[in-house]
Amino acid sequence: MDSVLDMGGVDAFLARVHASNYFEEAAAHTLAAMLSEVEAALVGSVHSEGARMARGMVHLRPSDGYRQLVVLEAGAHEAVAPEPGSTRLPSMTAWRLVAKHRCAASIDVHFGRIEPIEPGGTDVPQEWRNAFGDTSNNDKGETRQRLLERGATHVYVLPLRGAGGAVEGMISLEAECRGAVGQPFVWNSCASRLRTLADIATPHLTALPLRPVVTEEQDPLLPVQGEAMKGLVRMLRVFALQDETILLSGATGTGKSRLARWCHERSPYRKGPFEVLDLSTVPEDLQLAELFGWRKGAFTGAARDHAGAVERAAKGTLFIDEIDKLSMRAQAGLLYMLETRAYRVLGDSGGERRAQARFVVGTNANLQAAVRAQRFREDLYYRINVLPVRLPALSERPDEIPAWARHMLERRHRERDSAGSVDLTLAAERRLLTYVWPGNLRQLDNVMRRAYTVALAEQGGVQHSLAVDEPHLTRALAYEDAEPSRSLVELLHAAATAFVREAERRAALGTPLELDLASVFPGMVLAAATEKLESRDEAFRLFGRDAQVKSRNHHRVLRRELERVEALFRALGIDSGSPFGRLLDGLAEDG
Ligand SMILES: Nc1ncnc2c1ncn2[C@@H]1O[C@H](COP(=O)(O)OP(=O)(O)OP(=O)(O)O)[C@@H](O)[C@H]1O
Repeated sequence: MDSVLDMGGVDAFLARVHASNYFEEAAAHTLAAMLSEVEAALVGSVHSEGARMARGMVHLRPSDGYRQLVVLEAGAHEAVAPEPGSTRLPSMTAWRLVAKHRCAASIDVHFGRIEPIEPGGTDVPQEWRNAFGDTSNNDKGETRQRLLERGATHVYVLPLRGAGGAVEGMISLEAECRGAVGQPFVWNSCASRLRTLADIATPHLTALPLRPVVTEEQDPLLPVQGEAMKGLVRMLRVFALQDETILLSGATGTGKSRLARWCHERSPYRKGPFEVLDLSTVPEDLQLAELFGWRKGAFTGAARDHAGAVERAAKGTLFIDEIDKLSMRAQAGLLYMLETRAYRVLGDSGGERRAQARFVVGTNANLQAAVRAQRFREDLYYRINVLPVRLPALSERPDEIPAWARHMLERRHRERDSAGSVDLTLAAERRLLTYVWPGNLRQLDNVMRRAYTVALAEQGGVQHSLAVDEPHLTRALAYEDAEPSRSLVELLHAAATAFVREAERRAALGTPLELDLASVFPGMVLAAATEKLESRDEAFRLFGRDAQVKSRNHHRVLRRELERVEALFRALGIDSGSPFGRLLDGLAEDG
């Protein structure tokens, strides 16, 4: 077996990865090259007989959650997302250590030993000793158990280091070699080659999109799924079937509670109850009581026994929302329960009870920052951060906005006329696409409800078919704009951040976003003012541009600014153009 990196193989490998259109393709090339590197190292080693490379796995996991996960079985051509029911997940313990120390590591599965592989490194930090086999750590030995079950004896894990050295994910390679249990495997002899392959592949692995997923039927619990969500859903199907805690993070209104129920419905616990404990509604001193329940007389006001959320969720799922609101005392109680699966009812003199629920946890806070600020226990964070998923904000999945708006309208219309139809005009759709949606799906739902009512009233009541047009939306949105929820400075900052995020995404794909395109703001302001005041002249006067109005120069100025806006929309691939397209057409007609 030849090494991939010998005989000019680097160029061929680079070309293959470079030519990949999707994450899965680049991952398959990378894993295949790595598996053959290890196989080449095995030839001539004492383990050449009786050793076999079983599989490789890539998981992308920037600090806020899983993005992508694929597995390549040795000998297969395609890297695939694990099927629901698969237990082929990377080790949580390995990930934590590798991400923190940014170095590769080898695992001896039978002995439960994980050791860092650092060029020139000698000492094994205390933190690594027994971390892998220790059943009291966050892995609870579960991934080790899974590795044992699938026959893996030696595992090599290495970080994917992105720009600035940040660890963006991990590659795991699994070997079966019973003869080498307790001995160093061949990892040391191919470590630097594996590192080279990882370094070549990382920019592609972190930037490429997932192969688009063809979804056959509509999912009633998640009826709209854009490309970003389809990727997440693919992973969540696997996560739903595990026993470990799922952590759903994301801004308010992104759909975390709905997704928690979705996970429940696709889990082995689906026949049991789905309970929600929203900590934002529970005073700190009652949090433990609400979680674990109480016996009559446990505290002043405890007039009768009360089953806690953990008990009510037995054999089902407990969704603990707004976990960041948990007091330090309740954090200790929850950690104990998650580690031991045992808890005590307040005021109960009997023994401990067994927690039989599956846990899903939600937050719209940055838990890592809370850990840094010592408001959230680090050990609890690691315990709940086993299967983390971040729900993107609506502005990060604009491809979903029109479909959600239609879905929300149709749901409403069907309540009144089960066979009726409701349409959203193209102009209305454009209007939706330019709004920021700080309240995400919840806000969109509220706005669509209002727009529907406005359209209905204008039409004089329910009719079989109804069209919701841009003016209906503008009136519905007027209520939103009246809300002093976010200041102009905050909104501008949010827009700038969104621009930077998009620029980063495009830079990684090799299609940079020009900074010049950020100069659309004056055009958008002038266009919005022209629409609101229904007069170009008034709009210019509002901003002290009387001179331009007098010299009739303002047509040209507005046209130039609006062309910039259109250029941004085109660069963003929004084919329908900006919502100000009509204004621009009007200017062209006016000469
Ligand atoms: N799958 C869905 N189907 C239909 N509507 C949805 C769905 N997901 C979200 N929504 C809409 O968005 C609203 C907010 O969803 P949800 O309560 O799940 O968000 P959240 O992220 O948990 O919010 P918060 O952080 O404020 O608790 C829902 O009330 C509903 O109007």
